[in-house]
Amino acid sequence: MKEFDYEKLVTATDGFSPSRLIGKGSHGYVYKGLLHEEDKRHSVVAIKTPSLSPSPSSLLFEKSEQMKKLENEINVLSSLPCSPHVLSFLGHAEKRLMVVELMPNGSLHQLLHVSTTLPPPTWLKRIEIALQIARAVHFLHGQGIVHRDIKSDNILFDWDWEPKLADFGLAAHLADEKRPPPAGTIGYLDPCYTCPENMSTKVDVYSYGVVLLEIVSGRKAIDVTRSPTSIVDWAVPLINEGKVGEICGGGSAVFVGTNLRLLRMAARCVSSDVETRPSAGEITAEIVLCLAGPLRSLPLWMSFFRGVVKLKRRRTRLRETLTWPGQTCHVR
Ligand SMILES: Nc1ncnc2c1ncn2[C@@H]1O[C@H](COP(=O)(O)OP(=O)(O)OP(=O)(O)O)[C@@H](O)[C@H]1O
Repeated sequence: MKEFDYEKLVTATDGFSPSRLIGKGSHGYVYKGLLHEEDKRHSVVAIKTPSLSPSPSSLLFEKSEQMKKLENEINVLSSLPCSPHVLSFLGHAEKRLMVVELMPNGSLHQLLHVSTTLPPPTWLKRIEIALQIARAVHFLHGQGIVHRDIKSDNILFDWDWEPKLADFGLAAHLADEKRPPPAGTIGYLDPCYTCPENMSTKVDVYSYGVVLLEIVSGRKAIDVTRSPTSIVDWAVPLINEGKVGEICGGGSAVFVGTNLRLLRMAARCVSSDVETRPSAGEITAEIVLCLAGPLRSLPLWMSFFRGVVKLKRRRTRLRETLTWPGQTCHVR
């Protein structure tokens, strides 16, 4: 695990300057940092601090909840092998600051529910996101880890708009003898997860099911302006009646069939019968099958077009890395 000098990270964020603040969570602040490497190159990274002042000389050395959460995130992320579907961990300073790859394109929540500038993601992009996140969850479970906070806010996009699972503050090892008390986010939290002993991979499968419903329907996990407010209470009866159109609004026949398949799987993920929920591996395999049908019917010119778009994005990314004010930057 790479250890950074605390002061080096303070300099990288311009003394935690508000102009470098990218986002605030309930436990942490995330800053954009510019690291000066020994070989004179520069890297743009994200630096996470507990939401209280990160000064090492203050009384805040006493471990607050925020600090414990960040320390847990550092321990979990640093124990994981690299995965293209999980936020890359780059190092830490005194376990009080965490350095990770910068995700410049916001979260899935912003893309689906907030952004007014970006066009809504295409059907294909939505399913690709669902697949990448299923792979991330499958990978984590394979490592004996439960994320416990899967939600659209914790799915972030990299420079190429590839989604990655982030925010491991609540993650826990299944093998640990002492299990943490239940935790998560309302709307995504498995209602069957009521005591520490109930912690299992199926807790993540429930939350993943909620995200899948969000991706396919475009509706928020909890929407107080609608009744029922919960996406699960709204979607599951409609899925049981096969009313795909009411959930995701029509579309061509091939997409309706595939959406019904995806929605049925989402309904299994959020089932109150925990045993019948699919594993993350089953979910991944099912989405691959769902993707295969419509992709086969895509004309050849469309695949070529998608290749060109990806290439263009890479070029934009390169341009952006070279335009840090007054600096030439290299992005990890
Ligand atoms: N690597 C990153 N690159 C860019 N933005 C990030 C990165 N990590 C987190 N963010 C943004 O920073 C904000 C806070 O991050 P995060 O969700 O990890 O904090 P948190 O306090 O653990 O969250 P929560 O409120 O879910 O407990 C979010 O808006 C998130 O989108």
